[in-house]
Amino acid sequence: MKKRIILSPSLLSANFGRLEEELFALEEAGLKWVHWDVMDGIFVPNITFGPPVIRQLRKKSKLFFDVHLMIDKPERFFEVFTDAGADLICFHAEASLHLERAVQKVKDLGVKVGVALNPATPLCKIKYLLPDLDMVLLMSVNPGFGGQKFIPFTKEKIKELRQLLEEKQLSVDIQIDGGVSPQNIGELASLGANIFVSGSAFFNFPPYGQRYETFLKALKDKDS
Ligand SMILES: O=C(CO)[C@H](O)[C@H](O)COP(=O)(O)O
Repeated sequence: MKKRIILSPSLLSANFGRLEEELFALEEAGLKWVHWDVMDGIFVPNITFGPPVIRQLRKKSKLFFDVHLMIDKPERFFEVFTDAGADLICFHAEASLHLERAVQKVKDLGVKVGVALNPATPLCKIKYLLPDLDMVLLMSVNPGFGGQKFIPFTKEKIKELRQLLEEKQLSVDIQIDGGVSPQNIGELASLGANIFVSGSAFFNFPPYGQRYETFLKALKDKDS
């Protein structure tokens, strides 16, 4: 099954003082998605932004808002993030006690739903939920900070998850997040990932149009 390929730049590495301009620059560069890393200082040892920031910027941008909730008991906030303008809500399996109920809650709000797994969390945690999901986010670093090194064993998880999805004939996106760059994106795509989050390896190399081309070229080169 041929999967769509998407690059979703992580705003964690953008300039927080110029988010409106950053979103505009991404659109100008041809990007379609943007990744919002929402952190609460409890589930992860860092704090970023919340619904009011997303709500304001929703008015300024047509990008697909890919919202990654790194927060404890995320179900408390699904409604407010949807209302603020999230197109997709992805939350952590480790942070939610009643995972199936939480997935249904997002679906009932009418947006796409994803479940994220930390590097050490096994795939069996979400195996039975796969038919209900739009996306699985595999963390390839421990969440909380940008610019960390890719954890190699997570490649095995991509491969196993793609195999499982093929066996079950399910069209679920696999997003990989953490340490993704033009150096490894081709290999990650070959293993079965199709949505790529990149923070430092994207935002630290302006102009964004050229950087996007570099990522796309790396993906193309793996096919030749
Ligand atoms: O979820 C995240 C951190 O928790 C970030 O999206 C991720 O780390 C991206 O940053 P980089 O590409 O610099 O590794």
